[in-house]
Amino acid sequence: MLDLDLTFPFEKIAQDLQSTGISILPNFIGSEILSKLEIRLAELTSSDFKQAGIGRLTEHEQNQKIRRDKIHWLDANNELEAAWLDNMAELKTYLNRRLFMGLFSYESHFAVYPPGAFYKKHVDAFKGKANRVLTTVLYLNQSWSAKDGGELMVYNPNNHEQILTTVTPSYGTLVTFLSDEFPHEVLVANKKRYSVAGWFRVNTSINHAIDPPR
Ligand SMILES: O=C(O)CCC(=O)C(=O)O
Ligand SMILES: [Fe+2]
Repeated sequence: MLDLDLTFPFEKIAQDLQSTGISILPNFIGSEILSKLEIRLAELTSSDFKQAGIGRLTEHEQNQKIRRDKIHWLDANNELEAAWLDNMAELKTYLNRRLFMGLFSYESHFAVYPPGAFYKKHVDAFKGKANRVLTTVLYLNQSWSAKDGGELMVYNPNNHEQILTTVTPSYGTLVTFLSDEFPHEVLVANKKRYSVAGWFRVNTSINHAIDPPR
């Protein structure tokens, strides 16, 4: 017997993905996992975070025009970080059974947007270059209000100028969407904004070479 409390959010995500390709769930992640991520965030210092890039060959200056967040990749060797990775491994299994998505791996990082930081409109994957197939973003901001900015703006896949939905980065909200479908951007955050972004990939590796490298 599957635990209903555990599978219900997973089933909701599956249904949302099937009908619209995007799922926005406030308060569906267990408080235990959220607390572990918060504790881990509090342990990390600025030296544990690096400037996020948009590609290996991109110049720092160019990059700064596109995104200003700082990231820390999660690692299963850390018990607190593993709690999140384990949860997402279960989601991977669920979605593969339910939607036959063929998800193979999951990579995830904490992101901190210092005041003034943003991430300009982009897609997380390009069609035909199947690598990242499903994006997840979990927010860890207690009492975030409209004046704090930092909203995730999601645009219509068929009209990249049309706003589809606006997401407030509130504590415990999980957004899941097809990586090559939805252009999205992070508006300027007016105070420190914390999140855990992640991507499920399909396996396109040949001869044990991971394609593409992170
Ligand atoms: O933090 C968010 O709301 C989205 C972040 C994002 O788009 C990304 O890291 O690719
Ligand atoms: Fe993104």
